[in-house]
Amino acid sequence: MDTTKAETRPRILVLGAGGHGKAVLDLLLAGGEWQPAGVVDATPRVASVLGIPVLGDEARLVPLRAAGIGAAHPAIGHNGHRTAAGARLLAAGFALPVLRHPSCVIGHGAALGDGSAIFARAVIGPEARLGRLVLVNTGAIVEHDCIVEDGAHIAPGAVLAGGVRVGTGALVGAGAVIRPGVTIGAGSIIGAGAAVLTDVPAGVTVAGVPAQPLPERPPA
Ligand SMILES: CC(=O)SCCNC(=O)CCNC(=O)[C@H](O)C(C)(C)COP(=O)(O)OP(=O)(O)OC[C@H]1O[C@@H](n2cnc3c(N)ncnc32)[C@H](O)[C@@H]1OP(=O)(O)O
Repeated sequence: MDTTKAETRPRILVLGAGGHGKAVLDLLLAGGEWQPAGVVDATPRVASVLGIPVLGDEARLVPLRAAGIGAAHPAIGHNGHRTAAGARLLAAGFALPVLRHPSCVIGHGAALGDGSAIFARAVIGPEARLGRLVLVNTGAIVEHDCIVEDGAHIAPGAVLAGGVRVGTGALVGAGAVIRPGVTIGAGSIIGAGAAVLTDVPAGVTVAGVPAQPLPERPPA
């Protein structure tokens, strides 16, 4: 990485010192627009992540904003928790920029919502539209004209073919493939490796090839 460039880039705070926080820091350390200033965690358990210091718990948010850090990112994999953390960062006065790994590809006319993160080798096709706080994880493909609504997560290696719509807070699991034009309902979970051929209603979990709802389990 060009360390001269690192000194001039604007600083960004990362909220979350877990596994997804590590992935976000790796994205930032690969270069690009933002310089990681530090990490804050709800319950800090480590002193640093990838060499970036953990500065304390969320009580530090307002002082760090006052100290001149203007941007932050909620680095939390769980969709609901990430959305809630994004709201806390906005309330503390931080901007939530889009994070792009230098190796990702963004197609012409694609629109990316605030706080979204596009990881290494992910591809966003032309005129795809992503809402706020969307994750397009390592090597995932969101093809042309897809719509991915707020807080959804397209996991590593998943493929949304052209014109797919993914609802708010849904998870498309690692390596899943969604047929062109299919709609995934809000809050639904697509199992790792699934092939989704037909629309999935809101709030259900499907898995397998072709994807089917998981059988109901008796209450524990
Ligand atoms: C960087 C990152 O890591 S990002 C993280 C991305 N996350 C993912 O990709 C995770 C996606 N999640 C999954 O695939 C999960 O297995 C889920 C959500 C589909 C199911 O999870 P759970 O509800 O905990 O189900 P559980 O593991 O108990 O399995 C229930 C049954 O479904 C089957 N099953 C679970 N997942 C799958 C799957 N992906 N494909 C096919 N069958 C599956 C199990 O074999 C089991 O079958 P059985 O009852 O005949 O034994």
